[in-house]
Amino acid sequence: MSQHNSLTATLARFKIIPVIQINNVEQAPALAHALADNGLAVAEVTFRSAGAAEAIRRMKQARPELLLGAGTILDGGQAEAALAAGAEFMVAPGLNPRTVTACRALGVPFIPGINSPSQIEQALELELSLLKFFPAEASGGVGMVKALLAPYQQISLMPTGGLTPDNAGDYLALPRVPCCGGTWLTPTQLVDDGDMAAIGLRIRQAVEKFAIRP
Ligand SMILES: O=C(O)C(=O)C[C@H](O)[C@H](O)COP(=O)(O)O
Repeated sequence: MSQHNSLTATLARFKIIPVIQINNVEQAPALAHALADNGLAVAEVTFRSAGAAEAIRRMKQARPELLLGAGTILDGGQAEAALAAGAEFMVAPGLNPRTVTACRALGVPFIPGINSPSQIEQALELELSLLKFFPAEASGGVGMVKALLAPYQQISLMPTGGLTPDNAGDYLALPRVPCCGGTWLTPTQLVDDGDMAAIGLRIRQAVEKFAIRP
């Protein structure tokens, strides 16, 4: 689990992982600058859009210091494309053992989504220790995270889904919640509009509120 341990420590420094859907790859460099210039040099770029791999490539080219993950990774082919583009970790909404195997073969850390004790035990069986708790708010929120962490001392959870500036702090206050994810810093509409001023403001507010000093 050592690959997971070092990724967990790295993500813990950022606390908030912006989840971004990039529909127009032309926006990618400006988005990279908005993240890095405003103090949050990390993102999960979701494979919900066709240009996701190209967007990762362009973001990394614009700001090599960015730590980029790829989200909504549903199979090994997507993981391979994301890795080739420069993604350093993979995230999925659920736990697909075939994707776990594919990512392991590629040597890239994978954070699968879970929202139940049985899924956590499947993840433990596959020697995964950093898991995405998704969809966080709809699955029971902070109370559910506490309940799930209690019997499973080996795991850390990254809550994602329904998080806001108002509830993210409640999750981050829990032990073994190194970070959380969400689209609120980079909503798709603002990304599509290329409104980097609004995105930059949201990022600065989060950096300030959650005292992010990576
Ligand atoms: O695409 C994936 O891999 C996902 O698992 C879904 C996203 O992480 C959530 O859709 C973010 O949720 P919101 O912050 O509530 O918008």
